Amino acid sequence: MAALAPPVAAIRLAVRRALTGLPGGGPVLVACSGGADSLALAAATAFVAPRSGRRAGLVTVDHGLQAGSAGRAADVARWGVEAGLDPVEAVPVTVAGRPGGPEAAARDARYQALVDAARRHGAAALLVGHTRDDQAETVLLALARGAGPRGLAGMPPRRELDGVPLLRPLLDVTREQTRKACAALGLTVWEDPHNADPSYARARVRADVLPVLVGALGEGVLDNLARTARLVAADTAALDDLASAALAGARVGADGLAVAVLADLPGAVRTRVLHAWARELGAPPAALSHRHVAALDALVTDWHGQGATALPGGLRVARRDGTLRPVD
Ligand SMILES: Nc1ncnc2c1ncn2[C@@H]1O[C@H](COP(=O)(O)OP(=O)(O)OP(=O)(O)O)[C@@H](O)[C@H]1O
Repeated sequence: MAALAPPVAAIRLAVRRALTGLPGGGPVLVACSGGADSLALAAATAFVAPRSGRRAGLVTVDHGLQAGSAGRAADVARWGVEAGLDPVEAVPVTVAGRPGGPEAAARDARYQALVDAARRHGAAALLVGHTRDDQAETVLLALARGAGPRGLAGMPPRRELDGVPLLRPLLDVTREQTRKACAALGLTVWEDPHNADPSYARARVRADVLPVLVGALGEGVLDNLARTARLVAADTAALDDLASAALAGARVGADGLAVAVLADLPGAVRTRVLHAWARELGAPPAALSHRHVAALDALVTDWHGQGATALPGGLRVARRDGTLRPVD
């Protein structure tokens, strides 16, 4: 018997770890573009899941944005069936007419289709193929736009997406390993032209920035960026827990917050409380910026009788009688 190629073994191990202890008896669904990362993930899941008593399926989304995209989706689905995955679906989506730029609109449509498929099949989890390299790119892009800790924490290995557990088993696996695994398994990889399109910031980071960083600072830089994300994620989770307890302690009535309680909190906790509260009031998260939170914070820490603060979603918050409240 031929020896198992080390990248294939490493990816199977990563998937086995991600599936260990996963609650729910439903199948796991791999979101597969046909690119090296998600193809290697799907191949490993097809091997590992049945051996741990679980069914594994595949969903590929056709964004309809490139000539031949339906054929690509059909090819990926056909491979999924041959690999023993079940259920297998190729889902067409409509990207036009969604808010945000083309990249954001495609992501939005894709995740909606993936979550719908996961619900339809009662899936225990949805698996996506982000690698250590994607994480390093995410952290660099976050640094470059001046993101706070939430952005620097990068992508979590596990989170809930509209009630569906979303897992990223390959965050410690490199892109080189996924490519080598696909080659070792004889899989034909689809090259997404967007990945090489310099009009996308991520593609420029991938093609131009990271190679320069690695050339100047050494290979370790990619692991180090990913480690920074893990460290910041742990601190952020702890601060989020403190903030959620502080939010409960600051409540006044159904929709108010006591200024005196807020004023006693450390700034890092208070701004999280205000952010969480603004979301609870109905401010759309994507539109809620640090400037909005700073304006809310000023009602507590820089109070000089200023008027109501406007938040996205047409909300207004005012300070009255020592309490922050939404007003008309
Ligand atoms: N068209 C698609 N259909 C299903 N899942 C997708 C699709 N595009 C992306 N995904 C999922 O989202 C993950 C991240 O996609 P993205 O395009 O950001 O990264 P990538 O590194 O190019 O991944 P890949 O090499 O798998 O295409 C993929 O690994 C895959 O799990």
